[in-house]
Amino acid sequence: MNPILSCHDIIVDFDGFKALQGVNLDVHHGEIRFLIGPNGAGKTTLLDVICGKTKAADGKVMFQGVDLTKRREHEIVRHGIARKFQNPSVFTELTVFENMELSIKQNRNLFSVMKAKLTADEKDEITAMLERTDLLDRAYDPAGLLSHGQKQWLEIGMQLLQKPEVLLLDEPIAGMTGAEREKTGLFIQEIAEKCAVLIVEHDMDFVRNFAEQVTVMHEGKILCEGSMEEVQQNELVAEVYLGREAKVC
Ligand SMILES: Nc1ncnc2c1ncn2[C@@H]1O[C@H](COP(=O)(O)OP(=O)(O)OP(=O)(O)O)[C@@H](O)[C@H]1O
Repeated sequence: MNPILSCHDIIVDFDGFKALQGVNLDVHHGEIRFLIGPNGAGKTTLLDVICGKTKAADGKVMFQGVDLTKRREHEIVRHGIARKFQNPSVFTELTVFENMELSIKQNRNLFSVMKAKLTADEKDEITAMLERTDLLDRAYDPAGLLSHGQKQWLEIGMQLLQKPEVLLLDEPIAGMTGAEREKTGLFIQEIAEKCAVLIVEHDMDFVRNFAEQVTVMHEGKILCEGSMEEVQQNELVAEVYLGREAKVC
């Protein structure tokens, strides 16, 4: 099966410091792919390049025949790549429903955003998303009153309303309770039925429970790829994690 997203020889240069040094990564439709590695390995920088936040000095990110490195952030979103950053950035004064409404209206042009009301189909879509994110009973509460985990689910729901083909998540379970982590993992599995999910994560229990494929990064390069069991047995991986805060075992 051809990959839906392919990074080819990505180099990122921050004033002479090469944060990415020729990264190659393929992500397939319906895949849950975890990116792990010690602090500073380049994981977030790779997500930043894919979504257009950071420009690569060299290399290509190919998605459905389009080189995303030539596109701006908002164009990349329109092509079908959604990015959820680490901290929730919902509009806390607006209700949960209104947050979702804003997200669904981003699919329209500016004139219709200002003029039009939600269509019946759009209302149904929001209601379905409120159910998927388990926020139906909070629909008319200000988003600021939600728990941290619920804010994260709201924001993921808002991204999904854009109907992405690839969802990028940066440490989605940071700050969540154990129950919220489990629920998030199950939600990600459900999302992956229709959309590839690429996740930067440090929590090895979570990776072990929900990873299909794991890519290990170190010092701006891909160190190895495989199932969690395979990467755990890799000596190089054990070496780069040795003596560091996060252990892959
Ligand atoms: N805008 C920037 N300017 C200069 N250096 C940067 C910039 N952004 C990131 N870096 C550096 O690039 C390297 C990779 O950073 P990145 O955040 O991608 O790592 P990471 O693997 O996501 O780490 P962590 O797990 O700690 O979040 C780090 O050494 C970081 O200090």
